Amino acid sequence: MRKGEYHGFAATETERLNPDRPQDFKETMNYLPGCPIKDWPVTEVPQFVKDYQNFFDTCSHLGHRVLQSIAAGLGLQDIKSFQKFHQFLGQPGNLTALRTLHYPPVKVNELKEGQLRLGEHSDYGSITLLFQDDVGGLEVEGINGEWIPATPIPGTIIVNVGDMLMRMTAGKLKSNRHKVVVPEEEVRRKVPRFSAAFFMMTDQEAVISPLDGSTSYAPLTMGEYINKKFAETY
Ligand SMILES: O=C(O)CCC(=O)C(=O)O
Ligand SMILES: [Fe+2]
Repeated sequence: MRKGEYHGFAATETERLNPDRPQDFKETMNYLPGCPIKDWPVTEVPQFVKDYQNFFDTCSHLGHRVLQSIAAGLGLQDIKSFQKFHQFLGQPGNLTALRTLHYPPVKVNELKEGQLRLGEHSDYGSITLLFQDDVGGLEVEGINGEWIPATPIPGTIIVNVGDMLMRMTAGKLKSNRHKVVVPEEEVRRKVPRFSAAFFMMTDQEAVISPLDGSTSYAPLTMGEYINKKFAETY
């Protein structure tokens, strides 16, 4: 990932999702439709772009269905209420991204003081679809600040509420913090962990405020918010 860009490869210890901790012990590949082919390992993996794009499309379709279910669950008149904020999904004007993550094995004493596989953070967009393997380590913050393991369940997808959905719902749905810790036991630290996250973002220029007309959250665009976040975390 080059500065100011949102796609491509980011090496271990590049991003710091919690700015108060050392850089995350993870590496990532961020895919946005239409980003330059030269940035992908297409010689080594010829089907790379096709497979990422197919998976991106499947996730977009599912993401819209999940947002409709959330709208129905909230009792909104129009179950497509959230759709209009994602008009440019998969096109310029919207930074929805498919990110694959690799958490390398961790050797004894390799980590810095306070370093995690992934620091505490909430996701920035509307929702995230998260696919994890069976290694574990993901923990989610509960309402009393306690950390609850999100133990992997085969065949399931985790849906995170992002900051923009929290704003749209006037805080009814919370974008709670999560992190990925390194297992305590030596045998499990030696195992790499893999996950994939589909970050569904609202359109860069769409102004997001609570749909109920309340003023609990000031109007904000995804573009303004993401620039602030990237400045803090890279
Ligand atoms: O790897 C995971 O399970 C979590 C990833 C995550 O929270 C993120 O990339 O925002
Ligand atoms: Fe996250």
